[in-house]
Amino acid sequence: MAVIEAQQVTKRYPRVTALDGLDLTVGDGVTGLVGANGAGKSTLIKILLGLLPLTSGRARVFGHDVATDGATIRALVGYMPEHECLPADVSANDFVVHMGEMSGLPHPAARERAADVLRQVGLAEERYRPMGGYSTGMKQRAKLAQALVHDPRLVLLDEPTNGLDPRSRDDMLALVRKIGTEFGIAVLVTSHLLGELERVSDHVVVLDAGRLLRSSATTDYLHTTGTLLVEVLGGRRETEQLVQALVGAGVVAAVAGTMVEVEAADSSAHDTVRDLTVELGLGLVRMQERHHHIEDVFRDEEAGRVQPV
Ligand SMILES: Nc1ncnc2c1ncn2[C@@H]1O[C@H](COP(=O)(O)OP(=O)(O)OP(=O)(O)O)[C@@H](O)[C@H]1O
Repeated sequence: MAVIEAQQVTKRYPRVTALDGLDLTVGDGVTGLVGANGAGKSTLIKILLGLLPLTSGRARVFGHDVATDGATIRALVGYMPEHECLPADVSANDFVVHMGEMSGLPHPAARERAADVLRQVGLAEERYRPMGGYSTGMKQRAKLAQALVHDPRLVLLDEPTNGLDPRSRDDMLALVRKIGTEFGIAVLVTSHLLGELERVSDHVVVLDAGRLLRSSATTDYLHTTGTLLVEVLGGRRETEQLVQALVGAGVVAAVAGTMVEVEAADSSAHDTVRDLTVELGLGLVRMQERHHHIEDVFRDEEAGRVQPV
């Protein structure tokens, strides 16, 4: 059974259509939901939690209909909201225990789970301090802990890296990955930064103005391009020398900055590059396949060069 299934989901606010006929299937593992500000990510999350009514269409989470089974869904799903929502004068411990009890755990079990999840997110030592004094990174961790306290099967994480410095961002992304792999909880994580989701997601969904632009395994975005990038010792003269020799051997090649870009339909291009660098007495520094990054795909699609799925 799919974790999330959405069919023709449309959500209209009085002035704007936030989601427009969205079809989507999300499975286990970590799924990244990417889109610019206003693309409809938070709206989709609130619909999936049964907190916001759909205008039309249908969505199910673990087979439960969001329109009628919101409470059942929320018992199975953890939610980390985007915006600051923590009471300043309450400790992370008291807050997470309270959230556990709100989800139906008896007090002793809620206390035990709170201690576990706060340790898992790296807030073991600071958990008795009021959250008003926390850094942004600590607040994000406290929000994450409350999403995990009731042992959900799926967590919806809305922009968990928002406002974090590079180091805290890396730590948060590592935690997100760990939740999806070691803890075995399905994760839907949003971001407007494509690069960071590429690092932690098994699958990436791209939303653009409420429409599905693309939904693919992360590895599909990172497919090789049939282009080799070659670097040789020296400078411009050596690079041009290699390009000339390659073109002379019938290979399509061009200078690209400090590298040589070589069209490589099959593995024979590798051999030609290797043989020619030896022949010319050039030092081969590296030869690698060029990969697409999600940014490239997104740019291509924006430019209309790739048809949206
Ligand atoms: N309660 C609301 N009433 C009216 N319009 C809304 C409401 N909530 C969101 N919108 C609008 O719907 C569109 C999608 O918003 P949404 O918050 O879902 O996008 P998002 O991708 O999560 O972006 P962000 O990262 O900025 O939150 C935006 O144009 C937004 O202004």
